[in-house]
Amino acid sequence: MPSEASSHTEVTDATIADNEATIEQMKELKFNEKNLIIYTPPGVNEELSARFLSSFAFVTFKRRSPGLLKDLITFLQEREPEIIKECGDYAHFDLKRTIWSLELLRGEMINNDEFQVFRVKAPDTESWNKFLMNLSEDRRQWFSAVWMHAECYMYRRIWSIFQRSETLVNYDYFGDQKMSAARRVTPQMKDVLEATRKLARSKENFQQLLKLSAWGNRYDLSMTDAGPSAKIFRQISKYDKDLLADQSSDIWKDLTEACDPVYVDIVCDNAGFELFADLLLAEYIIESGLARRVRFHVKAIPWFISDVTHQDFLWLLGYFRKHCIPEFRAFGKRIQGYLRDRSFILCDKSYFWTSGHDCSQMKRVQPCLYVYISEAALVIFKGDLNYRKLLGDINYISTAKFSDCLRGFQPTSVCALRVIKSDIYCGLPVCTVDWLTEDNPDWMISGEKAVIQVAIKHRLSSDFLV
Ligand SMILES: O=P(O)(O)OC[C@H]1O[C@](O)(CO)[C@@H](O)[C@@H]1O
Repeated sequence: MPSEASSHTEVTDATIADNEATIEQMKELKFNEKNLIIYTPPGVNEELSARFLSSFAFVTFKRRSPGLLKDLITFLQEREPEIIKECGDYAHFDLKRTIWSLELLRGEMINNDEFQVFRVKAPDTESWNKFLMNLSEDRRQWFSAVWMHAECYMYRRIWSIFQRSETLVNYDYFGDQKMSAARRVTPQMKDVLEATRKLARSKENFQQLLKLSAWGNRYDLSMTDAGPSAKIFRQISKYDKDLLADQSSDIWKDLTEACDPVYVDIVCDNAGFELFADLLLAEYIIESGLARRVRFHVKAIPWFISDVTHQDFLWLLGYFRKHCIPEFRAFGKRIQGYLRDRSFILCDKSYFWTSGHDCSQMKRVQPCLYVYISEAALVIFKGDLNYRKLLGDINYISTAKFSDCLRGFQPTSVCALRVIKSDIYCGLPVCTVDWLTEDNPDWMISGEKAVIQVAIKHRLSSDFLV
């Protein structure tokens, strides 16, 4: 039996814990009231936003993104000696200022402050500021803005903080994570590489590689740092039950019927394993004669932690070229050969991919990019964020036709290979979302389901490009 003194302590501890929880709850309620947080989910065709309490966007700005900024600050503090070695002695002072600015940014997010215009000169500063100024007044704060706008703005703000210092201007603060994640999946890459050598031209092989590229999207560092299973390619059909929409057969048909010269564009997402899977798909497309050229679009600045930049693309190539495993070296050499003979093109930097604009605005804000993409017979959009960019973060009814949700964005046939990581969907069979949610209310952020969707645009060789 507890003594009188100890039971008194227990009561006091429990009361303190209760009080703390109540204070937290009151704070939350006050925050929600002050920031006009809505307790019902977004309506059909409304834009996603953190103002909806039950949304993943709300979780993002309440916890995930403040956590990300905190992790970045810790990383910079811990890595200071290595960073100084790489960027020079003065980086010590720049790091101090950078960390301080990152803390301020975190505070702005937590307080739901209004977005600020960018002051540091960069190629996209003017267009970003124009974009911000054009947002309606009630959509310019972290919790009131369209989710995609606010999330893109955060990554652009982080970059601009590093741009302010001379020593850190070219430093990729997510680079270490991307490189070590790629190194960690070396055994899986080796197995996949062996299993994909000399595949004959066939619909089945094409579909397998398309699926590998889709499932490769599961491994982004904003979600998990776990790698794929050892035999992912050999067992790819095991995942078919989790493909909620699979139009891979239509994509094959579209590509085999396309008029020469056939180009395929890939709007890349994550570095590491996903990029490796994209390279394999591209290699197959070239080797089987499905297209003459595959063009890769990557990010101009560090983005959503693990997105591929030019530097990451070239790093992976170098990793293969110099590896002790002969199969990797041969693969690296082949990719380099494709880049040399222009079967593969690593596209020039475009700041559209790191803007707040969705794809339906591309023709207006980046007409040259729109025309460029229109030259391709097929453009493949990889991943969750690109999917949100295609749909404009609109909460479509889940059965809405994928092509309708593109809202006029149809430079050519548009395909999406996406692992579902957020609460936005379209083109799904009736009741799918209801059934899945009944089973697991968080299925849409678990990365367990995926889609392969396409909006076909038939073109004759004599067609005008736009
Ligand atoms: O690399 P992806 O597939 O674009 O996903 C990036 C992450 O960004 C989000 O779209 C928003 O944070 C998540 O849903 C996802 O985890």
